[in-house]
Amino acid sequence: MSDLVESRADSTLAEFTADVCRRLASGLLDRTGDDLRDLVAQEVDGLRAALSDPSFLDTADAPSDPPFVSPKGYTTINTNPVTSRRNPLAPLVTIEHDGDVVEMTTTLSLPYQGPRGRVHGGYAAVLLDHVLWHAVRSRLDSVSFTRSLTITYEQALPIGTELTMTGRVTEIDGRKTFAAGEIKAGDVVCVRGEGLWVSPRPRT
Ligand SMILES: CCCCCCCCCCCCCCCC(=O)SCCNC(=O)CCNC(=O)[C@H](O)C(C)(C)COP(=O)(O)OP(=O)(O)OC[C@H]1O[C@@H](n2cnc3c(N)ncnc32)[C@H](O)[C@@H]1OP(=O)(O)O
Repeated sequence: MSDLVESRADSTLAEFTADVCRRLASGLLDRTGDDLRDLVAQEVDGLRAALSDPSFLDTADAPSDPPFVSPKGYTTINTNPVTSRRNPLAPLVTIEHDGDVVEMTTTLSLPYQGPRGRVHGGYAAVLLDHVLWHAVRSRLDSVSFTRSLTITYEQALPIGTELTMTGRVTEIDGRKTFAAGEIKAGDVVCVRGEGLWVSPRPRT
């Protein structure tokens, strides 16, 4: 186990604060006037309570992304805009590996909206890039970077509905790894993606 760089209470406070930011980001887009004021006041009260009385967060989930010291000695904070619980830009996601298949679930709210009621196409690409990268990572010993990613939008991807992203490797050819996957809402495949991940050339 790596060394943690802050107390469990501070990691819990950080993730609680990120959750407050997530709720405010949504609230700013679906509330106005007094409704919005009520939400802001409630969240500010919660933050004040959490700061002044650490036991306020005793029933919160265990921190899922506490900063740690890497084996090379660097303080590492998970900044990822898809999976970090501590990054308010990231929605709440689950990720599971089942053999060669990686599955991720999330439900997106208004900050991710493009056309009314639909997820912004660029964010759909972010989700697919992420799940496919995980599928590739699980098959390689080395790091790799997205070289190309082709997205096909088959159907509207709905806001406010649980989405399932699935990714799998289709071919490995030296430094090149090809992967493909899709995003479903219920049983409907809404978005497909396929791409190439390349590991950097070994240093000579
Ligand atoms: C440690 C624990 C971790 C766990 C904790 C997680 C934390 C971490 C989370 C990170 C989560 C990230 C999730 C998303 C993944 C990103 O977001 S990655 C970021 C976005 N991508 C980038 O920044 C990549 C930018 N590009 C590059 O750096 C360089 O192009 C690359 C990828 C290193 C490749 O460079 P290169 O080696 O010079 O490439 P090149 O020789 O031109 O091409 C390599 C081969 O691919 C072929 N090729 C190139 N393009 C194509 C194409 N379109 N079709 C077919 N073949 C092609 C070439 O012909 C060549 O083939 P060979 O001649 O070798 O047979």
